[in-house]
Amino acid sequence: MTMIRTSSAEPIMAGPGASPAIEVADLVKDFKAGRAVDGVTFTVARGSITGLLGGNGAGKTTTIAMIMGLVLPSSGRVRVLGYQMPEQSAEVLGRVNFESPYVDMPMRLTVRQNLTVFGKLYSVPDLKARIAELADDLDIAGFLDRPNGKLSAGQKTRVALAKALINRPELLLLDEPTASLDPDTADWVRQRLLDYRRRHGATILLASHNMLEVERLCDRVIIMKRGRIEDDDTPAAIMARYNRNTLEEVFIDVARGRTQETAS
Ligand SMILES: Nc1ncnc2c1ncn2[C@@H]1O[C@H](COP(=O)(O)OP(=O)(O)OP(=O)(O)O)[C@@H](O)[C@H]1O
Repeated sequence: MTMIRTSSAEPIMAGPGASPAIEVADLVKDFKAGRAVDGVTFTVARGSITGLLGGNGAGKTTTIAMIMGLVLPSSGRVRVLGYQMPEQSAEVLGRVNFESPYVDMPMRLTVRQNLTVFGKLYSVPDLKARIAELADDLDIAGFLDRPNGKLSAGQKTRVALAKALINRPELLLLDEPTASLDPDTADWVRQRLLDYRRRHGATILLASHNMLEVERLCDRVIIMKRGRIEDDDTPAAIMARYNRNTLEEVFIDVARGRTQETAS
C-alpha cells in the first residue's frame, strides 16, 4: 500500500483494494442557471454495480462528469480508486473508462482507426491483439474497417463498448448504456457488462432510465432528485421500503413526491 501526500493535509491510501472505487463527499455543482448537484455524498465499493437513477435534470450526468474530473465541482470532494479528483486524475484516468450513447466517436474514422486512437491514448500494450480480442468478444469483427458514421445504432453501441473496455478499466462509468437499443441488443450489452465485471472484478457505476435494467444489473441503487440523494440502498430494500414490486413504481413515487410512508 502506498501513502500519497497531496496538497490537502490528509494522506490518501492508494494501495490495491485499500479504498472504495468512488468516494464522493458533500459534492456541489452550480451552473449559471442554478444548482445541478446539491450536497451529494456516497461511496461505491470495488467490484459492485451501482445504478444512479433520477428524472431528467436530476444531476446524474453532472455527478458522473465530476467523478471523471471533466467538470469541476463548486465544492466538495471526489476520490477515485483512492486518488483525489481532479488534482490526481493523471494517476487514475488510465484505470477508468466511460461510455455514453450521447458522445459520438469521430464519424469518418473506421472502427479500427477509432479503437487504435483510443488504445494509444490509454497506452494499451499489444494494441492489435487487444482490438482483435474485443472484436471477437463484442462481435464487431465484420465492420472493423467501416467508418463509424456508417454504423447502425446497435453497431455503434457495441463499438462504444469496445472503446470503453479497451484499457481493461477497473472502474467503468456508463451514462444510459442501452439507450435507443432494441430489447435483444440491450440484453446482450447487459450480459457483456456482467461478464466483464465477473472476469475482471471491475466496478461499474451507471446512470439509467431503464428500471428493469437496473433491477437486473445493480447491487445497489442511488436515487437522485433535484441534485440531492433521495434514497440509497439495494433494489430489494428500496422496493420493500416503498411497498412496491418494481423500481419503476418507486421511480414514479419519487418523481411525484410520494414519500416512503405515503406510497402504498
Ligand atoms: N454544462 C452545463 N451548463 C449549464 N447547466 C447544465 C450543464 N450541464 C447540466 N446542466 C443543468 O444541470 C441540471 C442537471 O443536469 P444533468 O444533465 O446532470 O441531469 P441528468 O440527471 O443527467 O438528466 P437526464 O436524465 O435528462 O440526462 C439540469 O438542470 C441541466 O440543465
